[in-house]
Amino acid sequence: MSSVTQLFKNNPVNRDRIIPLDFTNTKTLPDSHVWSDSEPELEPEPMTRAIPVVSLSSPEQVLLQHACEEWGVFHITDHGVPHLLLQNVECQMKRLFSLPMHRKILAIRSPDESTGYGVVRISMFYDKLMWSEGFSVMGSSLRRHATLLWPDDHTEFCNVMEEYQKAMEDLSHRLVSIVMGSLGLTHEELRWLVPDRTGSRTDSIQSFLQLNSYPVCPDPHLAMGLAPHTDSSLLTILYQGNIPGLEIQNPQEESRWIGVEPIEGALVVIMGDLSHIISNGRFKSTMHRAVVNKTHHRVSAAYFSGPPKNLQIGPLTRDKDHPPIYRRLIWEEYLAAKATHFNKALTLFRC
Ligand SMILES: O=C(O)CCC(=O)C(=O)O
Ligand SMILES: [Fe+2]
Repeated sequence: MSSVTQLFKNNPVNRDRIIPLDFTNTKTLPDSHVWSDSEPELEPEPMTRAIPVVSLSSPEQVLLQHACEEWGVFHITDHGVPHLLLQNVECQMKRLFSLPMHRKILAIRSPDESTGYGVVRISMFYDKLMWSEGFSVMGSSLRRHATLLWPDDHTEFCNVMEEYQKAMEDLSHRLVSIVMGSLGLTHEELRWLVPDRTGSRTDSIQSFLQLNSYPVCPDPHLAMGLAPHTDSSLLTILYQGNIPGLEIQNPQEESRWIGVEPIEGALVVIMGDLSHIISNGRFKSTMHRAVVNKTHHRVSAAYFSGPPKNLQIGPLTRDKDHPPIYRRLIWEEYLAAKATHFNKALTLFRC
């Protein structure tokens, strides 16, 4: 019996918590996917334009600090990731998610796995289902799952995704150095947080690539692409093409949302819970979500940058006036808490 067949045998009632809806064959929103009956409270466009844009060719320290402390989200330009690579990633994501369901299901992620095709992981924390599907990649899982999807034709997909992961790894190291350097982390502490690829502990690094797909939706105001959450990572680098959908909670008023409109050629950086802990609460780990639309299939690629999983971390504060507000913890311990307590995990580690 195949592992997927076994899975359905063991979880007959949870099928829709494992396999996304076949969106291409769904012309009206099923009740399982209806979230609300009101228009989202969106801030007008000027707020969108206020989200900082940081050029990595000469990052301005003051702007960067403002971006991390007041927003927790910012655009980066001059990041050095080739435009062609971004286009190829988008093209391969569309190729993957356009496969018929009976093919995508061959790479299904079972509940005890972290890689492969399926519903977004945070689905289990919500009663309603999301209007999205995902493909999670970590290490050697890429080739294993791609071979299941395209037995004779997976080389291009794998090459593009491997090149992208490498580009994201280099870029995230640069970003972590710049951002954490602004907190006064020493060279040694930085190397510990983001060891280079040649280091001996790279196999245990918890970085992760998540490909998201938000199909065209018959009733976008009633649906949810990706429910509100914070990322557990040190930081997340998001490629969202040119279709809007990402929204962040207004830092001044939590019930309102601000659209992060795509900027041609830019990537989005989202500060994660781990940066919030290390910075002793100075850097924001901003709540964000993705909404869907009626006309365009939107795809996004989120690269979650994390340290080695057995790393002990805690607030870096050398300032007596600001004692630690979080206790020290093992990174893996935090991931486990997040997997159980989701958006309440941070509060469990408060001093
Ligand atoms: O697709 C997006 O815009 C957001 C993705 C995201 O927040 C995530 O994958 O954690
Ligand atoms: Fe996220």
